[in-house]
Amino acid sequence: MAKVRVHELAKELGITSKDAVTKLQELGEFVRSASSTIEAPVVKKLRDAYPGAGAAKAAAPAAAPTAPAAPAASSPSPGPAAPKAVSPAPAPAPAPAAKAPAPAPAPAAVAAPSAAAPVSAKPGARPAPRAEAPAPARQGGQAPRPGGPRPGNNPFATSQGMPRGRGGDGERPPRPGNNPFATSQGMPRPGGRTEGERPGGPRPAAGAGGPRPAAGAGGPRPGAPRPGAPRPGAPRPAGGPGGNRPTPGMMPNRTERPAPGSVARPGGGGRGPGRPGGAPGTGAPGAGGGAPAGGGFGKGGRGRGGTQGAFGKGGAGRGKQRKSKRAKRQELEQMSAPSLGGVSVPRGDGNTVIRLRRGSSITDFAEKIDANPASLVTVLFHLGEMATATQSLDEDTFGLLGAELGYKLQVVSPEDEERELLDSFDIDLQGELDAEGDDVLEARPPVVTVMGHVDHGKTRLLDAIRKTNVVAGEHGGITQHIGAYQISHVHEGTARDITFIDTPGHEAFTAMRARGAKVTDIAILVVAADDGVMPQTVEALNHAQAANVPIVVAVNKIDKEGANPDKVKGQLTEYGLVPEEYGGDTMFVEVSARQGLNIDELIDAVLLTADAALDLRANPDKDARGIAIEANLDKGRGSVATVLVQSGTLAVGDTIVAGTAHGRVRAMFDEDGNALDIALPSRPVQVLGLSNVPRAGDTFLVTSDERTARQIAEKREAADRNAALAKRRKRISLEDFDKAVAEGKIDTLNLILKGDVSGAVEALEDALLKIDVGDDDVQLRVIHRGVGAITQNDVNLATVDNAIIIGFNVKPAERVADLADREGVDMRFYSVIYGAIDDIELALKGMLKPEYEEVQLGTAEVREVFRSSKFGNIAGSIVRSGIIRRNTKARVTRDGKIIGDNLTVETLKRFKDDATEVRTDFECGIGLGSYNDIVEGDIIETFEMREKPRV
Ligand SMILES: Nc1nc2c(ncn2[C@@H]2O[C@H](COP(=O)(O)OP(=O)(O)OP(=O)(O)O)[C@@H](O)[C@H]2O)c(=O)[nH]1
Repeated sequence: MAKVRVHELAKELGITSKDAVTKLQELGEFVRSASSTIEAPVVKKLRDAYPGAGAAKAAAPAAAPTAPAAPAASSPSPGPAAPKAVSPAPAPAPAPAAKAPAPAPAPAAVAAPSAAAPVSAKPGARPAPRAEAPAPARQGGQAPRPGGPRPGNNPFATSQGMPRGRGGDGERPPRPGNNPFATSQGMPRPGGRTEGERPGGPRPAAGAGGPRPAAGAGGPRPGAPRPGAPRPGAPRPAGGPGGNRPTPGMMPNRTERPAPGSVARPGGGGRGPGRPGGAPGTGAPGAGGGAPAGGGFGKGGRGRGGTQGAFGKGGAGRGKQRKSKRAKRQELEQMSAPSLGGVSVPRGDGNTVIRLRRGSSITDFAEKIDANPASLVTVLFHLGEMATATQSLDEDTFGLLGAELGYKLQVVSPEDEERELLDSFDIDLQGELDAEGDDVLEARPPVVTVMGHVDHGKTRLLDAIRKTNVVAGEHGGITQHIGAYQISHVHEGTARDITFIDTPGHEAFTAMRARGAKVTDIAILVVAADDGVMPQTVEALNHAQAANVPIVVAVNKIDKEGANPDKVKGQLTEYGLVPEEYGGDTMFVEVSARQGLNIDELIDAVLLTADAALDLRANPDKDARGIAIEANLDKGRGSVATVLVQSGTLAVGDTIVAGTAHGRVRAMFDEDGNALDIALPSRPVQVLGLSNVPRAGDTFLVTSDERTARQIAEKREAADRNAALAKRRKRISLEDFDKAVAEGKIDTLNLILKGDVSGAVEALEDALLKIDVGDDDVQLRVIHRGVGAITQNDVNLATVDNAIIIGFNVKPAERVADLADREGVDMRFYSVIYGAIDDIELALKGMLKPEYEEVQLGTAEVREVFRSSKFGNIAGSIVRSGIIRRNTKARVTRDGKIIGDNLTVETLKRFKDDATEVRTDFECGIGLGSYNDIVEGDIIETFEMREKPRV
């Protein structure tokens, strides 16, 4: 006897049946009543909850041995895992072994592997932490490292990777993440977990969703439980959260829930999943309730005599009566099964967090929650969105789907994505930095960027600074532009190195920042003393301030007549840069780049500011990490990249990956063309040997072997591809600002204002800042304002700081509009100042709702009316203009008067075939649902509502 009834067990334990039922529910087990039967593991659970009950032990063995047998009959789960698996499935228990083909096996199929997974995956899942290779390089000055692989470091070395895969293969059934309701249940997915020898090999499923880490090392880490592992709703069609019933906002057709008796239609139940489309319109009783479980279980139960009886087939006499009872119970259970659109998917509890990469597809999501991708496609379809299983979805669509299914979907940011990617190779850059204490940190030179308005002397100043280099000329090399250079400067009696980024201007700075790269420690803001603060001066200082980079002001051209440094100081005070002599903390140095005046003082000021404001230290004794500054393809030398080492030591022979480029460092040169063997933190070097050209701002790092470097590069490439494919969501738009605030994502509305004349921009800014939001938690910040067209740079800044761009009488160039679109930056254009103010005020108050307008899609003239008992009247028509599309809104006009409005094109046919759209001059049959008042000569007009751009 495998099962025990609750009341029997309660008696045995000396408690009341009611207490037993309550206790079981507290334990997360679902029992309907005291007469419900429960499986052995549940029996054990209850016994454990009442340890004092003496009789407990006696009955346990009786139940235990048989328990695994039930699921095993229809599940590939290995014995040991099965008992565990059964535990979450008490609800189906009443039905299980004998008839209900559904619930019992299903949880087993799912839970067993997930129970086994952590066990098998944990030991050795992650290779041993990186054995830090000491950097002998520093002493010798020679290429210190044998470029060869470092033992213990490579997560892909077969010797390390194997156990992971093997453990999994050996102990668990083929597809741990299987969907209990999928018809392919139990089938190992191609390549699923069988690639023990090749843990790094991407799963086929991953291909669709892109750069998911490899099976063995991937996103959800090997040892870690899968995010969806507990799947409260999944294995328990009737239990746990499932009992809460589907979310209220589910499908309308769900109200047509099958009456218990309807289960007698086996076809309805069994086929439901295969025909999701049948559910809504027909309301086929079995399709909703019977479908999900029926389909999956039908298979599982096949071959077990009499299982079909549960659906009302066969059987007679005594059996019939019992069946009907069972059927009822089954029906009840199915009613509480999580189901939508005729399919069933594991549901979250509303707080279950699922992380997806940008550019992920339904397949990726399905894999995380162990669902069948096709089911999710169906669910999404019923939510009004169409997508294929492998199509990349945007965050909104995932949000919609997740909310419906009880998951909190997080689409991970590029930074998180990068972190996860490296994590899958057992590289944790942040963790590495956090672990570095005073014992390993050594001072490093500051990295400085020179910014300022056009012609204020940035280039000249960079040249002047370079000339002050105390060691210049010693190497005898030929000075060349490599994107950055380092000088040595005697400061307070000590020689100090300083690195300058040799691409003047804030454009490069912001472009790099847009990629998440923080290169600059300190910014020198060059302002010509004869010209004063100009638009780009302000732009540059906004950018530096937005990045929290301390600023040193170089008041240049003081040799010129009419130079007025004090005016500059006064002007900059308005922007928060207050000179020390006025009581502020910004250092101003009056220089002449042309005459080389006060350049040393400027460098001193930079060092003083660095020392005062920053902790510039890095660990030189490890593999190098840094940023690519610039790169180009040289005909003779191939890829030539200038990289800035940020920590560690880069050596010739090291294997590196920079963005999507990888390779071995063949040679390194400094800005004077001298060959280097090593490069220490803050050192910019030109590197030869990469496979292609990294982008400015791409991070680079040294890996233990070439394969890892290549794989990281490939994954980044795939991630880029997928991200580009994903429909970009607006980062933040005025319409959803209040939503973002409510979700706690932001509390400040960042704006970039661009206008045709400065007066208008100022007036707009003043007016905007005067808006009384009436809510202290929400703020408005103008992070940048300027005159002229919206530039790429504005979009970059908006990207970095999640800002909205307001254009007043200006438009962006096409290229810039494309960039904004790609990056999901909301740009709005106004020609009336009050339009902008109104919109922003409403957005801040959370009241800006999108406006829609009607856009006509097509018209058709009715030629003949066909009467159909099934579809109502069908208008045999010819399309006169545009396109007639199925499921669009329609109205009927007769002699210019509207006689039917708010209709929907429910059927659309070309001859006998269903059509999704029919174009001008083609004939078609249009069905408007239950609306039948159509006569020859009527015009059917179709239209859709589109969001109206604001002006
Ligand atoms: N008199 C004088 N002229 C200077 C000084 N610094 C730069 N100039 C001149 O100002 C002009 C612009 O200098 P650049 O260094 O090219 O200015 P920039 O800011 O790099 O200009 P862009 O690259 O166009 O943004 C040149 O003609 C320089 O010779 C200075 O200290 N004194």
